[in-house]
Amino acid sequence: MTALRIKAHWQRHHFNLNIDTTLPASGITALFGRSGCGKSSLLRLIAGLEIVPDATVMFADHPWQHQQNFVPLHRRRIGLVFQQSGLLPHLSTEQNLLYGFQRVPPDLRRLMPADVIRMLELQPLLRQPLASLSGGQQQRLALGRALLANPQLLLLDEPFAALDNQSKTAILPYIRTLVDETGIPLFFVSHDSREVEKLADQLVLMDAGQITEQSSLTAALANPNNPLFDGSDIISLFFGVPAEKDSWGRIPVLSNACCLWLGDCTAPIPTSQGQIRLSIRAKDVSLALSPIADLSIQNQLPAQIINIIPYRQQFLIQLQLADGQLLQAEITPYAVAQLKLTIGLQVFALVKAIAIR
Ligand SMILES: Nc1ncnc2c1ncn2[C@@H]1O[C@H](COP(=O)(O)OP(=O)(O)OP(=O)(O)O)[C@@H](O)[C@H]1O
Repeated sequence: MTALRIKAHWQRHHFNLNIDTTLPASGITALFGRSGCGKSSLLRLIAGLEIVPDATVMFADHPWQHQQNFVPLHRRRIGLVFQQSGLLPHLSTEQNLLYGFQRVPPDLRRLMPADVIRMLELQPLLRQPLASLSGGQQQRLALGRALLANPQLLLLDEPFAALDNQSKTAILPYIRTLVDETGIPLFFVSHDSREVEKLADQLVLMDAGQITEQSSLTAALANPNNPLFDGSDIISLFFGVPAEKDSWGRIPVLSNACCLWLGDCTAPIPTSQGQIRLSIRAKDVSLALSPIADLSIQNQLPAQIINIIPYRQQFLIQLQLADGQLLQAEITPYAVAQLKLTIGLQVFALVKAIAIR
């Protein structure tokens, strides 16, 4: 697997960046942490926008920075999108989009302008002067420009911060598809845990200039104290392949022995192999000791309790579904005592179809 090796000890005024790590460069990796913890500095170091003395940055077997060797940004083949679009005001909208593409030798072009224009719905923008585009529209254009420059790595620094919810919802699935189809690894900085949950495969947590944790997103979500959950609900992700709607409009999402019924499936984020990821709040999962007839809740999934964690005033019950995936239920102490819940017990997890996002 391609890896990104980074070693840097850098003091800048009152800020210390201390990184010595190897990150898997595949799929989508989120850099997450408090404001000022160094996410952008790390991204800029990877890009070569910050010249940090004595740092090492290796992408696959390319030494981008090592000892006296320093490869400048334009030779690293990195697609960059920052909070500010960085578009060139003296060029037209279309010229901006094609800026990097025209410099890529034809045999190295992996994405064509028509693909990117369709993916990001840029066609209506191309007829407008650059100055008339909104901040969100400029970001979409900047993303298209980065993709067309044939990058081997995409680095996005809070790329969706300027987008309204509707535009964000429209773009996220395309980013997922694009990464899966092209295999270009993507790192993005985000403050938005929802965005991370929807998009990331791996999570890198930063605090005070250091990486405090790096793991798969699934592993990170199994820790209720993960900073991703600060101020928001505990969730689990369920990965499965959607099948045909039934005559009631319900959509089954299948994963080996498990089937989860959705009441609605408005904007699923596709993942590789036609999978979608579903988000289920722990608060929306109830437990029963046996299947219940005459119940409006349509999902009754057999599961085994693998962990019981005190969480705030409640308990977080971690369950293993028949296909091995983790599902979490937030339950009152009263219910835990009433049902005599213990690790190893077989239960049924009840999930309302309309509570699944
Ligand atoms: N040009 C600069 N000169 C001096 N210090 C800087 C400069 N840019 C950033 N810093 C400091 O470096 C630290 C890390 O900044 P950085 O932008 O990497 O954090 P961040 O986690 O990306 O923050 P945010 O989420 O708010 O964008 C901060 O304490 C910041 O004040």
